[in-house]
This record gives sequence, C-alpha cells and structure tokens, in this order.
Amino acid sequence: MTATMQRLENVRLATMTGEGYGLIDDGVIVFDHEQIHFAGKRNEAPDVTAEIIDGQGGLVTPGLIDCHTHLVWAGSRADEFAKRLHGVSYAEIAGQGGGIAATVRATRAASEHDLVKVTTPRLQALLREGVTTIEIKSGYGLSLEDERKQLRAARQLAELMPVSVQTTLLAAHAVPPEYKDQADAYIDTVVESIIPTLAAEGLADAVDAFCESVGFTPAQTERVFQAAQAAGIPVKLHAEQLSNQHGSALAARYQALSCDHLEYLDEAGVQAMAQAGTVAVLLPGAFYFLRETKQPPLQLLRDYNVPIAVSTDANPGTSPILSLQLMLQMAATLFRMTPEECLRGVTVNAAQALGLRDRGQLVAGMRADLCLWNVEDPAALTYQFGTNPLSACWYQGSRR
Ligand SMILES: O=C(O)CC[C@@H]1NC(=O)NC1=O
Ligand SMILES: [Fe+3]
Repeated sequence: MTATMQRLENVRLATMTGEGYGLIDDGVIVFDHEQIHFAGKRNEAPDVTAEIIDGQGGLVTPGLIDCHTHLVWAGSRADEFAKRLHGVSYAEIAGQGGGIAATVRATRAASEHDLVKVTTPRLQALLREGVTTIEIKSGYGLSLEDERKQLRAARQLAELMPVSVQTTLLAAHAVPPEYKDQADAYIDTVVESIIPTLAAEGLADAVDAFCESVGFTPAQTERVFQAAQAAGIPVKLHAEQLSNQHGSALAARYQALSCDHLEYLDEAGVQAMAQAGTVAVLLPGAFYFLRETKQPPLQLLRDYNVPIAVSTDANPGTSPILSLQLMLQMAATLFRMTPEECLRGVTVNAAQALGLRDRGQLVAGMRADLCLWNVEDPAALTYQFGTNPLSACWYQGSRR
C-alpha cells in the first residue's frame, strides 16, 4: 500500500461481480494510483492510513467503458442528415459523394493535429459521463498513411487526457475511391501492407472489418482475419448489421474478442460466439438513428450465456451520439435489456470485448477507475437520461 492511499466510504458498491450488480451496502473501497486494494463491507475493510473520502451515500461503479467507437474523424454529415429529412435517398447521397466517402475525404485532408483537435471535445463529452476506457477505430483513412494518422491521433488522445484508449485498425471499413470496383485489390493492400506495417508500429490493439452486403464479403473478411492472426493481433467484427452474412460464425472461428451490431444474428452464430467466448456488442444508437426494426436476438444471447456489451458506436454517419449514459437507456428501452445487463454492458462485459481483464469490476488488484454517482438505485443509471448523475470520477486512482 502506498502513501497516496485513499478510502472512499459511506457508499453502496456495484462491484459488477457475479451475475448482476454485485451490490455491497455500507461499503468501502481502498485504492491508490496502482490499483484497488479493497472493495467490500466497512466492517471488513483493512485499517490503513489513507485520505478519507465521504461518498455521502452515493453509488460506486467501475469506470465506464465505451468499447466501440469511430471517434477520430474530420468533417460532418449533418448536411446529409438534413437531405435525408428533405427526402433525398441514401443512394442519391452516395451518388453525390456522400456517406463514408465524404468522411474519408475530410479525414484524409486533416492533419494528425487537426484530428486530435476535433476529437478532443467529443472525448471530453464522454469523460464527463464517467468513461475511463474507450476503444477508438480507424477506418476513415483507407490508406496506410491515413489509417496510421488516425491511430496515432487516437494514441495521442490517451497521452493528453485521463482516459485509456484501445485502438482498432478498421482499414476494411469501405473501399476507397482509388480502388472503386476493385475491392479485392484493396483487400490485397490491407492484408499485405496496412495490417502488417501498422501492427509492427504498435498502433493496433485489434483489427476489425465491416462484413456486410454493402461492406466486405466473408471471404474478404477472412483474409483480413488471417493477416491479423499472422501479426498476432486479436480481431473483432462489424457483423450482421443489415443482413446475415454469417460473419459472426466466421469471427468466432478466429476467436474474435467481439462481434458488433448483430441485428441479423442467427442461432448458429450465437452458438459459435458462445463456444468461442466472443462478446456480443449491441449498438442501440445506430439501431435508433437508422430507424432499424430488426432487433438483435437478445433472448438467444441470454440462453447461450454470451456476454453482452453496449456502446455508442460514435461515428458521423449512423450514430453521431456522444453519450454512453443514453446508450444504457436505449439498450433497455429499445432492446429490452435489464438495467443489470445494461450496466454490465458498459463495465465488465465491455472490458471483455476489448480483451482487458484488469478493469470493469470493483475487485482488489484491478485498476482504480471509479465512478461515484448521485443515485441510490443502480437502475436509475439506465432509467433516466438527459441528466448526468456523476458526482466524481477517479482514473487510475487520481480524481479527474
Ligand atoms: O457511415 C459511417 O460513417 C460509418 C457507418 C458505420 N460503419 C459501419 O461499419 N457500420 C456503421 O454503422
Ligand atoms: Fe461501428
């Protein structure tokens, strides 16, 4: 134990251990910059010299984890949003050079510094709501130089702000304009150059792909997985978002950390994910923004004990949403997840979706990333939105 020991008391702990909240009333949590040293009942707490913090009867959870974002991008698609509401179709907008291509053009034109600058307020919005770990994907560069630029910007944000960033290389997000109608040739570049080069530079903690009728085929996706495997990097997948490409079963064969979206996931895919220990990441923001109607198979995921995470999918096209607390509410209201499942979805299960075992629960030995909330019932974190009940947040034992 160190001189900077802190003892947060007079709180209720949502440890996120076991199946539900793992609640402990009249709790105490003892921590420093290195780790949590004790989380449990006051009468079992160690007698150590520490700075005492009165939690005033609030609720303590692990720091929140947003495990699926495209947070680094330049430009805006607000104009497309307006056009759609004026009756212009997606196809017309794409034909006018809109969609992901518009964000690719703007991101390619931005410098690494520009990307850090425009992403900072987005990240600040998420930190204000208690996010202490975030995953940030590339995927708007679609060339070695521009994918590198996005991932370097993501790494810089972790240096500049009190948050842990996991990067994901999503070069297989879309076919860039210079490879129009040559998807296989672009995948050649992705697997032969972009993945091995950026893996060697330590810029990618995971590799992802968009396996979809409007994205890449399962065969092209598998080539991406094989390149990631050769580079020793785990994979995840945008899967079954708009149709059933059986991408989840493919990802499970590569022990994917997670499969994400999953509105069109079938039982074979659920079974494969369960056997591989792959996490299901549900993205209610994109479901809502696209006015999707096909629900992810929540009961099947429960029946097969597939861990379920929830995330913002923050991106300029299908989920321009910078509130993880709103995702808790939407996951409950739109997908009918229970409040316990929702909170587990942004803590312990979100950590597993990123392959992280040192966070997401209030357990001795884990990181001291903590949120103190001005609520009594943990369900209030899922029930309400538009108000931020966060009283205090500690990142690696330091109050933010
Ligand atoms: O429209 C965008 O900018 C990204 C869309 C986003 N990417 C993906 O693979 N699925 C999505 O919903
Ligand atoms: Fe996404």
